[in-house]
Amino acid sequence: MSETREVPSASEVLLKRAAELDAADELAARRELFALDDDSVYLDGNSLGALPRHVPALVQDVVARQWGELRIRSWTEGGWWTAPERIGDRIAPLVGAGPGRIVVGDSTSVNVFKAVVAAARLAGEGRDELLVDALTFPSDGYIAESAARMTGLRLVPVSPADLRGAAGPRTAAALVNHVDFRTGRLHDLPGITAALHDAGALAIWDVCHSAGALPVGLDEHGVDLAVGCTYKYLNGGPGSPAFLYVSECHQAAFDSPLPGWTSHADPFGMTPEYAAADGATRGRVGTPDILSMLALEAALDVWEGVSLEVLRAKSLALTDFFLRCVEAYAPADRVSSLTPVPHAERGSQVALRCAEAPAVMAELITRGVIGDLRRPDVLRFGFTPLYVGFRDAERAARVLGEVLAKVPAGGPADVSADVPGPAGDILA
Ligand SMILES: Cc1ncc(COP(=O)(O)O)c(C=O)c1O
Ligand SMILES: Nc1c(O)cccc1C(=O)C[C@H](N)C(=O)O
Repeated sequence: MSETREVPSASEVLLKRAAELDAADELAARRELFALDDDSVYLDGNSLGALPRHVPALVQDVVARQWGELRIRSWTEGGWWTAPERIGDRIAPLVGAGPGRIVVGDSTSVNVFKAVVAAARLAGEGRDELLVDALTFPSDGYIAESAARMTGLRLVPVSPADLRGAAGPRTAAALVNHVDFRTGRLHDLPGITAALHDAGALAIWDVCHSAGALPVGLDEHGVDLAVGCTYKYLNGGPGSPAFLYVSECHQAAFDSPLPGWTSHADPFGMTPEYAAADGATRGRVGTPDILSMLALEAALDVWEGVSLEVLRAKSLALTDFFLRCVEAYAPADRVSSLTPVPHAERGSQVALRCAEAPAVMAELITRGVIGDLRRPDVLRFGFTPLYVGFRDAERAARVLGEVLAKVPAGGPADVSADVPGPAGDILA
């Protein structure tokens, strides 16, 4: 008599595979370093990274002892004054930069302004055109437009796919996003940078969505200037300061459009004439935001001993596995992936197009799957390799399937009235 064997269901197969992948995950133990609970799946680290557990105690020390007791002495004895360069040197290996090339401070938007105007000033005679990634994060586009107007450059939006052939003898620089914030597409930083250089133009990269998510290689690929934020994959906290990278070859000529006193060679000389400090310090403006900055410095401890190659391999395995689970659980006519399949073109997030995305994301969040929405129809799921596991990916896709079964196709797409206040705006 032949034995009848039960065919395992798709969810049994995927759960088993998720458990195997979690068991083999070298980074799995890092999750314990973060304040996360098992009731929800946090897939919004590409917007706001999770809190490393040890940071509150450090912030408490900064406030109570360094500010409360040492007061003004902390600027020198506590190392507050040199924090922007010191923390820049902590971020540097995560984006492939040598020491002295990164300064931390201000928002990414402000650093975009510094970088674009500085690039215009570095560019050769007769170069009056600024290329900008046509799909850029809006803030970069707004600021590039204003900076171009101020410096007499002509702004030319170019799709990243066409950037290689777009630079010519009149191109001063191009401002490009390493990873597209909406689709998660990874752009070819080495190839585009080389093409810009061949045309005699400078490459300015926004690495907000790649810093802490994958190897960037700023020095190796000859990037001229770069900006990035620290509150996503670097887990620096809400509004933590951004960073500016100035390659070694441009440091001596870098001419900041915001030459505040803390970028002066002798800030306490308080002279009326400006004399720029050496190195990345030129990118400083005013008094550093110490509370946020030192929270970020502590948050960077979670990177101790992490290999970026291992991080990247896990990130790709996670997004591959999530896409496989979505295929199994979600009807193909309801969601389609905007995130490229080839690994060379993928960052660390998955974006799914879904006609009812606002209603679906609101319901996912209610059920503990925290992603976000980019209107009108994009569901975004960020995979932070330091704390997201394969069972999280399986669960998120399974709940997505359940939600799609509940939210009718063609039904009301917008449930924003059900999502209260500004948090609704931000999440949905
Ligand atoms: C790619 C990119 N560039 C720039 C920004 C703006 O950063 P900030 O709010 O620090 O100015 C963001 C996110 O907000 C972003 O995702
Ligand atoms: N910085 C943010 C914030 O203060 C509130 C909500 C979202 C953000 C973001 O970072 C958005 C993000 N840059 C994006 O990729 O869409």
